[in-house]
Amino acid sequence: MVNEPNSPRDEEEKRLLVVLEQVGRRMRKELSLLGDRREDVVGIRQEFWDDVRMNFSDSTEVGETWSSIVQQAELLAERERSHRVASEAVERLTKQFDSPYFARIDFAEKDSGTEVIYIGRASLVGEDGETFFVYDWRAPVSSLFYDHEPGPATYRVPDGRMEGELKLKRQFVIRGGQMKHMFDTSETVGDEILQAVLSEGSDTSMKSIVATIQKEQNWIIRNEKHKLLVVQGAAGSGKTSAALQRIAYLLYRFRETLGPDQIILFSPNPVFKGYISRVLPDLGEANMKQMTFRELIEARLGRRFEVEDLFSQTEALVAAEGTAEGEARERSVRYKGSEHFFITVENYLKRLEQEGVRFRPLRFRSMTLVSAEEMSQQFYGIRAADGFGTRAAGVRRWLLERIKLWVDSQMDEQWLEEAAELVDGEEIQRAYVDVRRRGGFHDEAFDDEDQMSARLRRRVAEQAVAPLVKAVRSFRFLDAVSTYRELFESRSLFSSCSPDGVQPVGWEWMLQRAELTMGRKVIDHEDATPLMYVLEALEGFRRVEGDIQHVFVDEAQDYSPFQAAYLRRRYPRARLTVLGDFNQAIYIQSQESGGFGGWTRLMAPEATSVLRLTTSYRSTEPIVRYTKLILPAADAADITPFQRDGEAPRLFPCKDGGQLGERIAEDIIGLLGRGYGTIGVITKTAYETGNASALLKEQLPDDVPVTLVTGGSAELPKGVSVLPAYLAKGIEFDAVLVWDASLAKYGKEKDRKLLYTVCTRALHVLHIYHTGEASPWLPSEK
Ligand SMILES: Nc1ncnc2c1ncn2[C@@H]1O[C@H](COP(=O)(O)OP(=O)(O)OP(=O)(O)O)[C@@H](O)[C@H]1O
Repeated sequence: MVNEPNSPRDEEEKRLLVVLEQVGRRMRKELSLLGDRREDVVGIRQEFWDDVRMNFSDSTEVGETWSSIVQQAELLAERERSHRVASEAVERLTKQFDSPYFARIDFAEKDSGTEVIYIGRASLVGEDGETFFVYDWRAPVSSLFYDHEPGPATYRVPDGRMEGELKLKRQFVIRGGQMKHMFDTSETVGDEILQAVLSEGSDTSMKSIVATIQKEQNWIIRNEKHKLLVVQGAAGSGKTSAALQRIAYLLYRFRETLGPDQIILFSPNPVFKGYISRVLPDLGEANMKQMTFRELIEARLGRRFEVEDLFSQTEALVAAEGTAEGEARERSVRYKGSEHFFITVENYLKRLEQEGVRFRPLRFRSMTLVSAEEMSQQFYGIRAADGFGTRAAGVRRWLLERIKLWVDSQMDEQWLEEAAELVDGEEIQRAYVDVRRRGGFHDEAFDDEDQMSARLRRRVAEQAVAPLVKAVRSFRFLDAVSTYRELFESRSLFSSCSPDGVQPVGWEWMLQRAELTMGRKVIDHEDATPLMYVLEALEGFRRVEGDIQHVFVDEAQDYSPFQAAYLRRRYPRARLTVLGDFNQAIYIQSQESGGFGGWTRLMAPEATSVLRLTTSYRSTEPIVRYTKLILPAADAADITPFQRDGEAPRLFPCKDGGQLGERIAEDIIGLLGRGYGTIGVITKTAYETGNASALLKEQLPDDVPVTLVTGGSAELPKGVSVLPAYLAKGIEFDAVLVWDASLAKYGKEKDRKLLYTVCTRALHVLHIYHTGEASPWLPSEK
């Protein structure tokens, strides 16, 4: 296409060339710097030892040798640093050459001329240090692009708001330095480009959305006012995307004081962790810390107990469905994730300030050094107002002293003498060195032998009690398990702590279960966080991570009130960004807590903001319309599809599992042929996943890779992935093939959200297979 001379397109193309020339110039400079620095680094490394004066003849020379090594090492580190900076700059410039900017706004400040501003992923400043060829998308002025249509507009600056008029909004698609597309828009961010982006195939990792951030997403990204930001967003409404853009924004906005290691994101599972790990590096930022809640539990309880994880709990519940035992367990899981139980435990902790903390006696062989009663007296002898932490630390000090005194008292005891006689030569040697160091073995000393033997006995005694000392140091004398279990052992205690004086149905079963599991050092998942909470409370929450400034929690609807409260305690200084969708609450543990109750209670209302995202961007309009019908009408009312065409979801009844496998295999071949790069075959449980992948591997030709995604997988490959519903959380596929959405599998009310979550993973194609009767939650009309 030939452009009219001086047409807007012609003008923009000319300007693009000017910008690219700037990028090119900067690139040349950085490359030559990079070359010099690389040579520097290699040179210093090679000559490191040549330039260091090595002289060990006396202590002055050694000192000088040392300082020349330090000097040389510092020089090397400094050059390596600047080499790294230069290579990062080259990387950034390469991306800028590909696509230097994606938008232009013309803004007329009040009583001032019009400024033309180009917005890109990173800024580009001219050699004079003043001309801004491109502004970073996170700069204050760039928010005009995301927040306003042409007309009166304002944006925030450090000392207030800048007012004026937005005269023009223009969007560009530039790839490989070529202008592919350009248009003016009267919307906040033009739908045309968004549609084009959303129609692309999905990748195995998430993309950044800088060029098409929507107004309501921008509010989340740039919110600085609230300490707690809670986002309820429909499936595919961009919660995770907004969270990651927000992290990038915060790192830019507070670059002087905030580093990526001060931000933690809690993700639902290891697959998701890998899935999102590319977004920040793509934006030129280092990744934040990522964790799963499971890792916190493992770190705290994993060494002493065998702790069940959420996925195993889910599988166990499904396997026991329909049995009396299964029902009782499900009731227990529901209850322990409820607000009622959380308040009961909080009340119990208050009561423990007065009485009831259980202690483990300090025993050595068959001797009791300190009884549980003595510890209790000591603990409750310290003022309650000082808190559990001070009391526990007081008891710890006292116990360490008691151990020391006990060792002293044992010096002439038979057991010690016997043990000392059995020690090996090395120990004797050490005792000898010890006595010498303390001035023994001089001519006039006549009791050296006695001293040696006393030293030896002391060493043996100290070694014998070392495990006790270690246990005391790590507060093992506090018996959190018994203290927690006590709540289920005494009916009257439970009632007095319960907010309404009532015990849950199945309380006796919970007691028996606790005896059965905890007695064998096994912790059910539903007990893990409450137990960890009690344990930490008794120690005074000393494992805080005060340097963490921001905590992000994705899929927050799956957290129990205990988990929310625990995170708040663990990161006391952090601001919290919590994102979730109550329609995707798939775990029993969080179904009683009613969405976000556990979160919104964490901070004062004035420090809290609750935002909603209702437009669903992931799936085509027909898929969004269909999946809405899976939910109760009231819960789906707010969900709005973004206008994008596609084929209607389809249901495939099959006569048995074998036929289901065959038909899905055929379907996969067809979909791959149509160019869909990621296909997710989603089952309800991991148990089914194994069968499904085996069946598919049998049916499909060898050149079609089928990957079985398990709880431990951290990568999502291209091609066909077979995975259980709970591992598909948060991620997406071009095509989703639901494995057996039958009445038998998804027949209960509690399966409804799970089925919704599974179906909303689809971008372009949703095919639902079932044997027997279809799940009643699937809409009959398509
Ligand atoms: N403003 C946007 N521009 C372009 N793509 C977007 C935008 N917002 C969301 N998307 C795309 O929509 C899809 C869903 O986004 P995301 O995974 O962030 O949603 P979510 O709310 O976390 O979903 P879920 O709760 O279902 O896991 C992604 O492919 C994302 O890239």
